Amino acid sequence: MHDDYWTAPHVFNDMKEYDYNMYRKLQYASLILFKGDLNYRKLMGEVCWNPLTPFQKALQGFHPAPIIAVRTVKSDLISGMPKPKKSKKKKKKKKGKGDRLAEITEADPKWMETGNYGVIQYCKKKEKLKKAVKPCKDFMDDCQGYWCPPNKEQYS
Ligand SMILES: O=P(O)(O)OC[C@@]1(O)O[C@H](CO)[C@@H](O)[C@@H]1O
Repeated sequence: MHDDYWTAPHVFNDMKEYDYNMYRKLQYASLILFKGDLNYRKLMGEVCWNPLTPFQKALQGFHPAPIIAVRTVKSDLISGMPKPKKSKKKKKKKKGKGDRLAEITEADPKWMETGNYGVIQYCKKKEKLKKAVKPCKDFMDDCQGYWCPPNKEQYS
């Protein structure tokens, strides 16, 4: 979807405030696929989260539609990382994803900057489309139902 917002200096959880109509248009999507490190940083609000913070929480209310983020990790900011398994019997414990992450971090402390690793993350949360509080400034009466399905509530 073409829009100036993608290249504006705003993180995505600010979209409702700076471009209400853009957020609303995205709410008609079944799924939004974000690609790349820069978009991932904007999804995270450029916040250096504890990496164990759930991906959904790090989106800080940006839920126009379910989201998939596909990202080559190139900057020191991430969320949704798995915890290592806790077990007193270290030798017997089965390794989980969190243990693999701990191994990677130990072997390559700069793993988040090399671009050698990637993540694909999913958040199913979707904010319910509310009755419009402002008219659609992009289409108004000329709406052809191309971007937005013909929808009376847009003009109420
Ligand atoms: O993964 P890719 O497609 O090579 O790069 C994705 C990207 O977001 O990462 C850089 C920021 O780290 C940007 O310059 C670039 O657009």
